[in-house]
Amino acid sequence: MKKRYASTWESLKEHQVPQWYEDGKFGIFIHWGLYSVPAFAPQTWELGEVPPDETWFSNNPYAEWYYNSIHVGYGPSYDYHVKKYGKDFKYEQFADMWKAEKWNPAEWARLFKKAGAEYVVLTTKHHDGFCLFPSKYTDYNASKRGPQRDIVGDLTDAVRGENLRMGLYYSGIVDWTFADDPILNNDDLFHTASPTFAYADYAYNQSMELIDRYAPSVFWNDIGWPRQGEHNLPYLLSHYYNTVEDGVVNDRFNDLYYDFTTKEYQSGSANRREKWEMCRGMGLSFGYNAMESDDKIISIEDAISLLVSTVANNGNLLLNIGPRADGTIPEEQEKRLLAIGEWLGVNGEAIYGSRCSSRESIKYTDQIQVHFTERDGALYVLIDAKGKSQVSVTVPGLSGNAVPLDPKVEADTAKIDGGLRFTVKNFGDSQNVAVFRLNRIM
Ligand SMILES: C[C@@H]1N[C@H](CNC(=O)Cc2c[nH]c3ccccc23)[C@@H](O)[C@H](O)[C@@H]1O
Repeated sequence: MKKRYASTWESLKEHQVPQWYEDGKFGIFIHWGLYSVPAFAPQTWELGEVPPDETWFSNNPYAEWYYNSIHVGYGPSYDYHVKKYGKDFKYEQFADMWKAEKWNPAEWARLFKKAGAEYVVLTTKHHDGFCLFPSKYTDYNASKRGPQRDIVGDLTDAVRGENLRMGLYYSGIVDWTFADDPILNNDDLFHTASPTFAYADYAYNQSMELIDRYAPSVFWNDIGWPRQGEHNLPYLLSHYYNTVEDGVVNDRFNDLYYDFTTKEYQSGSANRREKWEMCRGMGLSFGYNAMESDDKIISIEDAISLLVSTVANNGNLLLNIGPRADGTIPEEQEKRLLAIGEWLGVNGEAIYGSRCSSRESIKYTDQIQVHFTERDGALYVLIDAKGKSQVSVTVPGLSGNAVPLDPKVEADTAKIDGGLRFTVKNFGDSQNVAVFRLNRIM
């Protein structure tokens, strides 16, 4: 019997994180929109590395922030815009330049499958207010302008065609078509953005149409929910769960409710007793930044290390791609997705469907860490030795027969000092993370 949720916080709090989200571990975030046309941002910092003040917002590395970055009237993006498009060129003009002429959603979905992702989250409306779906509430959308198609619907169909789950991102509290005072600090971002009741209703109505049209498995709201619309949330979220029984929502609804908490680069905190999700771009941006070449984005080893350390601590990794305006995915981004998929092809049994172990991760040095996951009565030992070709570590309190999952990993184990000593001589195809299965949990 399907549970019915009432539009009360008490009823919503009965919702459990569904097994697919606990098991899925790895998702692909996609930031695609008008900002993908200029595709420019300075490469400055990771979010959380510097305070979210004027320095951050006038040198914003997020290419999807291009509208605000040129709107502040100074800084690298403003200079770039004036030089390339001219001072009088309006951001809205990108709406007729974005053609997505080479876009093949089925190709994207095949790549995400090969990457070993279990879910996908696509921007439906970012802070610039441009909608990638045929919204009834604005003509500033991709079925009326630019691509002239239902981007959200076409990708949803392709992703589901590969048996992956489709999630939708919505910029709840910030929409620069309603309020576009230049944002130069977090107060502007969280509190004064889009202050009207009219906008709160707009956000509520668009969220309802997204739920009713696409039944997304993830409703990923960003930054916050319009304060004037907080009273709408119990109804919106109960409607969501009554429409999508195994749906999940994140923690960006003004700290009122969540299924999972979020980290973004260095921002946010994670507590391994709760389900959480780490999101980041491959470089410093979510939207495509044409300046971010192969050497400027996360290495394959670091991406795999991030996935392993996130999963071992009860998190999912939502790794972002920023496609080009024409619908192609930059080769350097595709390369990383395929490498993660290969690693998961060999070591996935320690990841998918696993749960974090009572054993906490052990940090031997900055380069050498050991993580643990458990699944079906087996304990997995994931030895991450960044940049090393060989490594020896003793894990205390372990005993039993440890078998590497990758047949090409050359390693042996010995019982010493009440622990198990792992000596890895060759990491095989597993980049810098060798995974062992112990059939008895000690
Ligand atoms: C996925 C990225 N999210 C950014 C907004 N992020 C934040 O406001 C920072 C943040 C980190 N953890 C949070 C928890 C609650 C609310 C905001 C955040 C957006 O500004 C970026 O453009 C991109 O879409």
